[in-house]
Amino acid sequence: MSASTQQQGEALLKVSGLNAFYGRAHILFDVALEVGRGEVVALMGRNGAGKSTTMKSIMGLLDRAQGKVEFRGSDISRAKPFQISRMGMGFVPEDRRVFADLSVMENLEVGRQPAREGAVEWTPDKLFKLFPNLGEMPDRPGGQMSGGEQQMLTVSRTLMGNPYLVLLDEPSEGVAPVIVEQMANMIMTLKREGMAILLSEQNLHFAELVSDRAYVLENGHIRYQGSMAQLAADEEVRRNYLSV
Ligand SMILES: Nc1ncnc2c1ncn2[C@@H]1O[C@H](COP(=O)(O)OP(=O)(O)OP(=O)(O)O)[C@@H](O)[C@H]1O
Repeated sequence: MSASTQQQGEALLKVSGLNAFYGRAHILFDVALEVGRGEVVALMGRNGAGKSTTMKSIMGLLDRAQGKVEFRGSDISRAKPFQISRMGMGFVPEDRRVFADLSVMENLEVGRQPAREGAVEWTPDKLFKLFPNLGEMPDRPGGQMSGGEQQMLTVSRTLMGNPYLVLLDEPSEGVAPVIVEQMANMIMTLKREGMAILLSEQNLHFAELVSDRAYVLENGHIRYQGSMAQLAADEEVRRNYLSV
C-alpha cells in the first residue's frame, strides 16, 4: 500500500490477482492496483497494454475475468455493471458514446442517480460551469456535437450519477489540444472536490499534470508502480514501457 493511500485509510478501490481473457487469449496477468479516497491514479502503457481491459474488468463488463475487486469495502468481483454503477463507480469508456438523438440536457438526465452520502453532488448547472461549451448548447442533439464536446458530455453524464470514483479511459486521446486542456482542468477540479479518479492514459505529460500515482502496464503485466514524480524521472521505465 502506498504512503498516500495509507494516510487516507482503506482504499476506495482495491484490485488483486486480476486475470482477464478474450476467448482463449489471456490479456491481464495478476494485475493489482489501488485507488485511495481523493486520489488521481494513472494507469499507463502503450496501445494494447491492457488499460481498457483492466477498466472493463473492474466494471464487470468482461465475460471472463478472475481475481478480486473490492469497492468501498465490498467485494464486487461478481457484480453486474449496473450494480457497480449504482454503488457509485462511474465509467467513461474510450468510445464515448452519447445518445445521438437526445439533447445535451436529456443525455445528462439519463445519467442521473440519487445523491450519495459522502460523494460530490452534481447538477447540470454545476457541470456547465465545468464545461462552459456544454452550457451553450443544452438543446443540441448529441449526434450534432464535435468529438471533444461529446467527450465532455460523456464525462458529465457519468458525473450526474454522483459517483465516488470515476474510471476515465483515455480522456485526452483524439481530441483537440484545447479540449485536452479542458479535460486536465476538469480532472483537477474533480480532485479538488474530493473525487477519486482512475485515469487510463498514454500521454505522460497529461498524466503528470493531473495524477498523484501511476501504474504502468505492459502486455497485461504491471511493470511499475509509484508516484507520478518518480515515474517522470525514471527514464528506463519510460523508454521500455511508454512511448517517451
Ligand atoms: N474485444 C476484444 N477481443 C479480443 N482481443 C481484444 C479485444 N479488445 C482488446 N483486445 C486485445 O487485448 C489487448 C489489450 O487491449 P486493451 O484495449 O485493453 O489495451 P489498451 O492498453 O487499452 O490499449 P489502447 O490504448 O489501444 O486502447 C490487446 O492485445 C488487444 O488487441
